Amino acid sequence: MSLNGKVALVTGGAQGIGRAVVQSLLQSSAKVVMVDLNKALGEECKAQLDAEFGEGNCTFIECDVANGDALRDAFQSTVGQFGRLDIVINNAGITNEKDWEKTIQVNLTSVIKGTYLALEHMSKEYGKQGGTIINVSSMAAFLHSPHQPVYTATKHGVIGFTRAMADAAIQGDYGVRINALCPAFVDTPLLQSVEDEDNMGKFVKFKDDFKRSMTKFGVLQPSLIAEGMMRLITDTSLHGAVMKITCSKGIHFHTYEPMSA
Ligand SMILES: NC(=O)C1=CN([C@@H]2O[C@H](COP(=O)(O)OP(=O)(O)OC[C@H]3O[C@@H](n4cnc5c(N)ncnc54)[C@H](O)[C@@H]3O)[C@@H](O)[C@H]2O)C=CC1
Ligand SMILES: CC/C=C\C[C@H](O)/C=C/C=C\C=C\C=C\C(=O)[C@@H](O)C/C=C\CCC(=O)O
Repeated sequence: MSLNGKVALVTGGAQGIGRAVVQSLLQSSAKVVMVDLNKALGEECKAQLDAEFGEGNCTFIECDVANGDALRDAFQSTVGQFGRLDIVINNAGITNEKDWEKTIQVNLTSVIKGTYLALEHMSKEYGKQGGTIINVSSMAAFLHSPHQPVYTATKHGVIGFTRAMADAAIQGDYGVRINALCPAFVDTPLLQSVEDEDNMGKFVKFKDDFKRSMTKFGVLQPSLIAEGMMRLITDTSLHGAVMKITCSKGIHFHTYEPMSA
């Protein structure tokens, strides 16, 4: 499906999963803004993508998503440059059990802020044309590990927030679809940080248990996650969905039991 004329903003777009979905979006003829903390990575990524897709199709904005004003400016710059915003992927995330407040700030608070900023630029409640938002959670929300308790909490929070906002979008007639995506282990630099005491603090001693899970459940490639994201973007029937991507079941969806009285 062509996304010609559509504009996407991807946080954490310079590496890993975000880089993979940026590539897929450009392959589908969307314009893409990569928002990332890492200036060197972002500029290198933009140069590569300009060479592959031609200049003028992607932009890199250096921004710490934990800085609300900077994130707001990134959204404004996106609309200023491309004239509209249709797709927002709140993907940036870290795992740091030492600086766990930072983990909450990046993985949850910034996803909430990014969702609200996206609605300011896409929702009919603001007189805009509609759009779609993907918030990135993790299978850690279904299979917790003692290795990363706060990371696990943030990913649970992303799902709860996303499902609640999807209901708000329906009741408020926002015209915006909002979905969550929960990858299992994915072969990116983030996954390598499982070894780092600087990241994992006292919980690093549980890393072998985590690595056994990786061996048991397998490790995915970022390209499959990008495929899942493209499905959430293009399948207009999906709203309030919790997509799970695992080695055993591939791309599938979590089903919630209806609440009984
Ligand atoms: N790699 C994995 O096994 C899994 C990752 N995820 C989630 O997928 C998302 C992407 O993760 P990966 O691609 O694996 O990570 P990664 O570390 O490979 O890439 C993350 C990107 O986000 C950027 N970033 C980090 N903090 C930022 C900040 N404060 N502001 C702006 N940019 C920032 C980094 O510079 C990097 O380019 C995260 O939310 C992560 O929790 C979910 C399940 C599995
Ligand atoms: C330092 C590592 C950082 C992030 C890695 C990632 O975010 C953490 C993932 C944690 C758990 C992954 C679990 C994977 C599970 C599977 O692959 C499933 O096949 C296991 C089977 C059932 C899960 C329960 C369910 O599907 O509801």
